[in-house]
Amino acid sequence: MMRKNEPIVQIKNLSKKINNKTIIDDLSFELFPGEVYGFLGPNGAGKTTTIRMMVGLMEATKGQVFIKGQSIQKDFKNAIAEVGGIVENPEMYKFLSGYKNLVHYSRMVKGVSKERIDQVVQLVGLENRIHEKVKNYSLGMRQRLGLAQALLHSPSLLILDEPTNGLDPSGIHEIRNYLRKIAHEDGVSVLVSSHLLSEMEMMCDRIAIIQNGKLIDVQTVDDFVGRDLQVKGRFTVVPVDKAKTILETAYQDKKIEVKEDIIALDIEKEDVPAVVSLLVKNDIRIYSVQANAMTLEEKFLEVTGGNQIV
Ligand SMILES: Nc1ncnc2c1ncn2[C@@H]1O[C@H](COP(=O)(O)OP(=O)(O)OP(=O)(O)O)[C@@H](O)[C@H]1O
Repeated sequence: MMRKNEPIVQIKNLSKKINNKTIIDDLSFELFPGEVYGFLGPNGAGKTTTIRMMVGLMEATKGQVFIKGQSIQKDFKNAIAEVGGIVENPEMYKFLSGYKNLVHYSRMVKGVSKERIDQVVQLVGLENRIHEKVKNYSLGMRQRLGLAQALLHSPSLLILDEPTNGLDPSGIHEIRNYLRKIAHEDGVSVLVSSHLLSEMEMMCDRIAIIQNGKLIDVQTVDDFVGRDLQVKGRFTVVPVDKAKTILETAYQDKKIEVKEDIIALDIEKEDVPAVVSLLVKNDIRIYSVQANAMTLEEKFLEVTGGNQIV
């Protein structure tokens, strides 16, 4: 049995140079069983390149990738046996049913039973449609079939590059739920890449931010957002100029923004009542108060210096 705190994936000082240009710069990170790990970064940051090196589709210039302790470079066969992935679009036979596609694929993989096929079909919620031809599937259903295929050999690690690309909101919602279920109930580690912040926030347990080939931050989503602590306080006030002066004096280290009659500042949630009473004491009329947790997007902009978000 694998101990809970033993990593499934260990990336050690991974680098990639192409034509003397450093594309991936000394990346190190770990993935643990049962977590959904998000690889977040703007277009061109190096997410796909890293994933391609992780699954042996591209050679690393330096560094190592271990899957369950086995090196992708030195012990490829054993290491890759632990990986399921949809890195490039999965090949499906459109004129066969979803089920026949899985049966066909299972013949190429060692030790996949009929029961396992039924199990993965159920896991991705395709049991009612699995005997229909793939050509009649929606994009979301095809994605789920791809997921079923990737899960057939019971991998310890599932890698999905931009898994929700092209899906509508309900498709995104479904995939997100399946991935969380696979990770949290079956203990699979899931690595997903995306440039969509809001999506990562809902899907992942931990997020690594990559920019220009470098890992600039890794945090749990809760810590990242500081869900319970940091809020964006928005106060609709009259007169707004006077309120601004008062708050600027009281909160000199905070960024204070004004838009029409709304004044906004990033503060601790616990400070909101103090701001309200300070304004009231100074005869400022307050028409509304909002204190929303900072979104990952706001946080991400803060961390990356606010550029290059798609
Ligand atoms: N074979 C290659 N030759 C030269 N440059 C490459 C090659 N592959 C990738 N790059 C460059 O490496 C950088 C990282 O690309 P990569 O596709 O890994 O980024 P990404 O984070 O996956 O972006 P996206 O969200 O657009 O998929 C880019 O600047 C890209 O142009």
